[in-house]
Amino acid sequence: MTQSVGLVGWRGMVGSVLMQRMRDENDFSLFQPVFFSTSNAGGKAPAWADGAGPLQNAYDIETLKKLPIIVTAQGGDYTSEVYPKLRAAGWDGVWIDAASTLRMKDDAIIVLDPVNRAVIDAALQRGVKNFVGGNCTVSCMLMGLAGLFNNDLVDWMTSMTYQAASGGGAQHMRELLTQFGIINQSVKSLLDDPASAILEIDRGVLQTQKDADLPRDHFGVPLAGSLIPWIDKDLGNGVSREEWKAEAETNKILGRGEAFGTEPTRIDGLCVRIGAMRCHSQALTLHLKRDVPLDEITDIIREGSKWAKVIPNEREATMQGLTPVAVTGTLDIPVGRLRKMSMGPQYLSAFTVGDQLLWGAAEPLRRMLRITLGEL
Ligand SMILES: NC(=O)C1=CN([C@@H]2O[C@H](COP(=O)(O)OP(=O)(O)OC[C@H]3O[C@@H](n4cnc5c(N)ncnc54)[C@H](OP(=O)(O)O)[C@@H]3O)[C@@H](O)[C@H]2O)C=CC1
Ligand SMILES: N[C@@H](CC(=O)OP(=O)(O)O)C(=O)O
Repeated sequence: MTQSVGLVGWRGMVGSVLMQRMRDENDFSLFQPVFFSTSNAGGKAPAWADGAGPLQNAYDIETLKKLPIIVTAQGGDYTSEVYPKLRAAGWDGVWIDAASTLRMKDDAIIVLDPVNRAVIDAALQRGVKNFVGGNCTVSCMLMGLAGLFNNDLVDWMTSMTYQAASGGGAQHMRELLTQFGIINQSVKSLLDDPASAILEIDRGVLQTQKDADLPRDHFGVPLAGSLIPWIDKDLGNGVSREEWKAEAETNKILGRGEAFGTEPTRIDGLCVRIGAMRCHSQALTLHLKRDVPLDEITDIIREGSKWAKVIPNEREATMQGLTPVAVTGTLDIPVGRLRKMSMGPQYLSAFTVGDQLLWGAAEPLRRMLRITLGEL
């Protein structure tokens, strides 16, 4: 008999991408889905889910308790509210979650199986029941550089990120596009006139960006035609929570660091929001443990995962293959701009791009569900 799997958050942005990937990969043939809702219990399951019953109440612990596996992309507030009650009620099932809430707990594993399958398998053997997707920049970076980390070549790394609007959620994407539209409209007549002065257009753009009426409820400031060098909470020590995740989560994913009785790999950097839609990009500086020739580095990265694609460090190849537009909607993680830096042969420069809704959010969860079902 096929197992039942509870699906919470399936219609949100991450959830929709997850559902699409699961349909693409025929995952629904492996289990009986039970769809939940926080807002529409009793409503209809999605039309594409043949034979699924009505939506169940996502806050009803007794109903949730009956399921051996629950996958949620509903968000951190939901996890904080429901997960402790469910465990307190004696639920012993597998909890697979996109939210960051439980990520750093001792009884949770951060899942990215092409990189840390051994860590996941060991946890399953120990009876661990909580599996959480990693932060999007961390997961996308590791999917590109798995070869270098797993060959223990990285001494330390800095990551300067260029993060897309989607990282904030659907409303942030809408706000970005609204801002672009309003700014464009504000200078449209000047733009349409080839004789108009560019500095006049520039003045008009700035005036609109600074206009208090420009929608900014979600980002807090204009993002269109600008950037925001702060993502997530202020930890009070000059570090943003997004920046803190890089070292903490990378080491946890790889099974390294104090919790594992080993030295953590030092990773630090600056996280910046830019006006891209759903791909996060990162400029990386790596200090390698030894001087490895560039052609070997290229092979190691290529062999690190089947999704890592090395882009030749040339202008045209970079412009065509190493951009958010080239990568959006694909599982490819291109890694390019690979070169030794002027500081010395152990200093490696790299640039990588990843769809933050795929490897950054939905795909590790989809694969963890398959692993739980014994199908991967
Ligand atoms: N956004 C991202 O880039 C990433 C997000 N995550 C995590 O995933 C979780 C969910 O994020 P995200 O998918 O962006 O959240 P969304 O806001 O898109 O969806 C969350 C929930 O909002 C409800 N909802 C209300 N109105 C709508 C609507 N018009 N359309 C769709 N859903 C609606 C749905 O719940 P219901 O059906 O019950 O009403 C839905 O499941 C968060 O914990 C986040 O941290 C993880 C990695 C990346
Ligand atoms: N904070 C990320 C998105 C995200 O949801 O991250 P996390 O899952 O670590 O909270 C961003 O804004 O780009």
